[in-house]
Amino acid sequence: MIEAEWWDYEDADALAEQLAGDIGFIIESAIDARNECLLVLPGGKSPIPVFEKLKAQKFPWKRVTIVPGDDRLVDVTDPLSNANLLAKNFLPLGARVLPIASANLGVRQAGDAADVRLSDLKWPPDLVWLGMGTNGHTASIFHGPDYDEALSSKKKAIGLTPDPLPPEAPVARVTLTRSAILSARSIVITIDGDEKKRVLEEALEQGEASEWPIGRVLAGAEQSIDIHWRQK
Ligand SMILES: O=C1O[C@H](COP(=O)(O)O)[C@@H](O)[C@H](O)[C@H]1O
Repeated sequence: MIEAEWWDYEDADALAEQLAGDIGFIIESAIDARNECLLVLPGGKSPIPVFEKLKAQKFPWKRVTIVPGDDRLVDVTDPLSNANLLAKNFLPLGARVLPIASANLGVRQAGDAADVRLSDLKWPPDLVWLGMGTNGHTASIFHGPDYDEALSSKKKAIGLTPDPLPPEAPVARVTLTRSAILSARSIVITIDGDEKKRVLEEALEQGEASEWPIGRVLAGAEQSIDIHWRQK
């Protein structure tokens, strides 16, 4: 059984208010302790209300580096690009937003390039914030030919082709590996709706034996995990 603390909300606004405050605390503590902060943030649609609240807070954003925890192998100008979403939100504040996807490379090379970029950063991240799909994927750790490597590799990132390809973004990916995720100083997960709640509860219960990728990823986590869930 993976230990985690659940925080439940009735709507997206309440979740966003609380989580933006928590992330603000992480940013301030990191800057106080190390004069810089490294955040690994998710893409997709659900983080957007939290980004809005976070952007409204005053920090020395120039000391904050933000990388996507996964990205789709598309051009950074493509609406599917997680780096695009992060850049639109946080570059205007002065934060450093570092893309990890290389659309012009094959999957393996793109993974190697992402790993090199992440290895240039001062590791570990102060926060890895994860989303989750209804199929239990987190970051871009999906079932498919690269699943075992994502779970066992000591690299920070790899390239991965989901099988089946997810209909909302049917493209190959780069993703942080399980070991990179578990190296974070803190881990936060955001999900919405009853279906994702059921999947995540089951995955946490099953851990290493889970069919759900997020169960395999979080098995062995030693840091506290906060799960923020809201109704849909
Ligand atoms: O493909 C992805 O989906 C997950 C979940 O997105 P959500 O909008 O359903 O929360 C996301 O965490 C990941 O970064 C993204 O690439």
